[in-house]
Amino acid sequence: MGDFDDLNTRGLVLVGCGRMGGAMLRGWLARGLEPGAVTVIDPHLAPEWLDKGLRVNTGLPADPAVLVLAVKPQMMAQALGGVPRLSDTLVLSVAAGTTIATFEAVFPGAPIVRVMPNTPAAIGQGISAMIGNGLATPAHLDLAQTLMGAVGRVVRLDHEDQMDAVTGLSGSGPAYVFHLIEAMAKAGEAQGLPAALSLELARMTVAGAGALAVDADEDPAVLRENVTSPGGTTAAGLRVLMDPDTGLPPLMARTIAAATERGRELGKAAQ
Ligand SMILES: NC(=O)C1=CN([C@@H]2O[C@H](COP(=O)(O)OP(=O)(O)OC[C@H]3O[C@@H](n4cnc5c(N)ncnc54)[C@H](OP(=O)(O)O)[C@@H]3O)[C@@H](O)[C@H]2O)C=CC1
Ligand SMILES: O=C(O)[C@@H]1CCC=N1
Repeated sequence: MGDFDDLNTRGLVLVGCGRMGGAMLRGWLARGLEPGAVTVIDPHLAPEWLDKGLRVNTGLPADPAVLVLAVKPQMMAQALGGVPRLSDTLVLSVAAGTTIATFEAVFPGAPIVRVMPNTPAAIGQGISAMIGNGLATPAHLDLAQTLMGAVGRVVRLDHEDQMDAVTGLSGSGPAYVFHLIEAMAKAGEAQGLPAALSLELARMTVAGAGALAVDADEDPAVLRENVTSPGGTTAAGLRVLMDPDTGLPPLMARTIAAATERGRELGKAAQ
């Protein structure tokens, strides 16, 4: 029996197949979800999805195992208006901000799991945080774990109010890292390196350091110290980057605070 057997039998409905929904679907299909078991509802589905054997913008199965909601929070109310009443279906939302209570008002009596994934899910390298409502049984949480575990790691939250900070950190985080690559590449160019070489050095440095940070037993702080020779080049660079007033720590604190606050605002707007 495979992990996706129940999903392949009862079906999975994905509402919204854009950047995040598409990233998860790519991962699920690569790991054994059958295209014919997937119903995608998205009025402007990208052409790349049309020849994959998915059921597209058609009626929902009677009793799908899971309804995945991956539309923008601002579009959620409109998208939910088109979803018929479901009897025994897990509702799994990845929307930033939108609270479990908002979904409970739309799907009374339904098991609901709120998840915050990130786009590296597309290559099985995501990290998802999740929390369920009172009606989500261990079996429902296991189903959510199976889905999100197929595209990366999964952590479970103790309190829903942690979700906005998770969103500001790991949900939005890939964008910060991509911007770090852009900034490092530009800085290399400013020191005289050709653009393509500088980008390749920046990209692989971030990829390699990220992989080492996951693989190694040591803390990131120890890995940083391992690069830093006394009186050497790294120490000179880190004096700028770690400045408590103008360096990365206060900048990152403001960045994640702004993203977290935006999640809270989106949640209030959806109520
Ligand atoms: N992108 C990310 O890195 C992450 C996103 N999320 C969450 O995932 C959700 C989707 O974000 P993202 O993928 O970036 O957004 P996208 O706009 O890329 O994808 C949303 C998709 O839903 C479609 N859509 C719009 N209205 C409806 C509707 N009524 N019914 C069905 N589909 C509809 C959109 O079509 P159209 O473009 O034509 O409007 C689009 O294809 C958001 O709630 C976001 O908070 C969570 C974690 C990370
Ligand atoms: O930018 C956003 O609102 C979404 C949520 C996390 C990542 N992208």
